[in-house]
Amino acid sequence: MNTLILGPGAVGRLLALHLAATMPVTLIGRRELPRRQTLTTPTGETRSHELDSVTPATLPDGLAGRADIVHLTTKAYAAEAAFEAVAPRLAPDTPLVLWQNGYGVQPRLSDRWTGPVLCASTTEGAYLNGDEGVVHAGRGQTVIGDLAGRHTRLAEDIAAGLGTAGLTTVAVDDIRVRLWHKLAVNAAINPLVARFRIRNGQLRDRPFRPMVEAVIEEVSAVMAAEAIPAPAAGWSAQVWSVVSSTANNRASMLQDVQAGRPTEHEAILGPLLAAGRHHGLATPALAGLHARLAETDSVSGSVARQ
Ligand SMILES: NC(=O)C1=CN([C@@H]2O[C@H](COP(=O)(O)OP(=O)(O)OC[C@H]3O[C@@H](n4cnc5c(N)ncnc54)[C@H](OP(=O)(O)O)[C@@H]3O)[C@@H](O)[C@H]2O)C=CC1
Ligand SMILES: CC(C)(CO)C(=O)C(=O)O
Repeated sequence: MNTLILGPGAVGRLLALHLAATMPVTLIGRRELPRRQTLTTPTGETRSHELDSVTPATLPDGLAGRADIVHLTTKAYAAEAAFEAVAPRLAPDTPLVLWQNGYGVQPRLSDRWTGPVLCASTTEGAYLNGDEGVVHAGRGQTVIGDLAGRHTRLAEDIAAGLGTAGLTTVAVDDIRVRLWHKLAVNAAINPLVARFRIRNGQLRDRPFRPMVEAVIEEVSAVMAAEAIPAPAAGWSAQVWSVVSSTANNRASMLQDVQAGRPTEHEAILGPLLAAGRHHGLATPALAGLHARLAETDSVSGSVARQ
């Protein structure tokens, strides 16, 4: 199973360092990385592997053409450009797995790519340790499936391969709902903590609590209009439960803002705003957060993108 991992960041290297024990893996990034990469496990052990690392320019045509699978692990805003740089050299039936948060690149690439497109949603937690490795901060679970439910067997095979490699993964037939559920929770937490530079748990206090409630109200209305079933406990309980269980976290969007990187606000808030417009729903809280993050990105993100 010849595996290409496009986007050698935290998730990309987490995958690579798990899969490399069972199959040939090549990382494709904007620059080449040191061959020796180290995984620090959640219990603090370290495991190193030699990994091939190339750029689209140095990716051999032969290797691209015989890839059995491509995992696309960039941030959402970078995914399509990254894929376009290698897609013409892949066999047209190469399976593609999208690991992005939010819901934007998933329907677009599912429409455009000629091969099977699977979407993964993960609660694994990882961050980079410089160019040399990745820290697996917390174990989670990954679900995988395709939007049209046409590639169930393939999803099961990929899930089994990831499971054998040590990443608990389940094939599901409702990946669209799973992606929207994660997006809903992210929409209620990430933009506010990024805007106010606070940890997740501080959302429980004034003046933030009513802001979260306002977002949850808009998100609930959009989800109902989109016929996305609410979690068993309801949206409010779901969001507050994640806030409590991640109280001490600096959410990913806050980390991006603090590091001057672009945020994934478009992938998370964009689909909610578009669905709100489509159904004639007012979403002023979501729109305000989106505008604010777009402004932050245009100041700091433009520098980070270069
Ligand atoms: N990290 C985590 O714990 C989790 C992340 N996710 C989601 O997974 C996705 C990836 O996140 P994460 O791994 O943290 O992000 P990172 O920023 O760590 O990694 C993204 C990688 O993509 C690379 N990249 C950007 N543009 C290109 C390109 N054109 N070609 C090739 N590579 C490119 C970046 O390289 P460069 O260094 O050059 O910018 C970087 O190595 C996101 O959607 C995130 O929301 C979901 C759950 C958990
Ligand atoms: C659930 C949450 C908000 C936890 O911090 C997250 O997924 C993130 O940081 O992106």
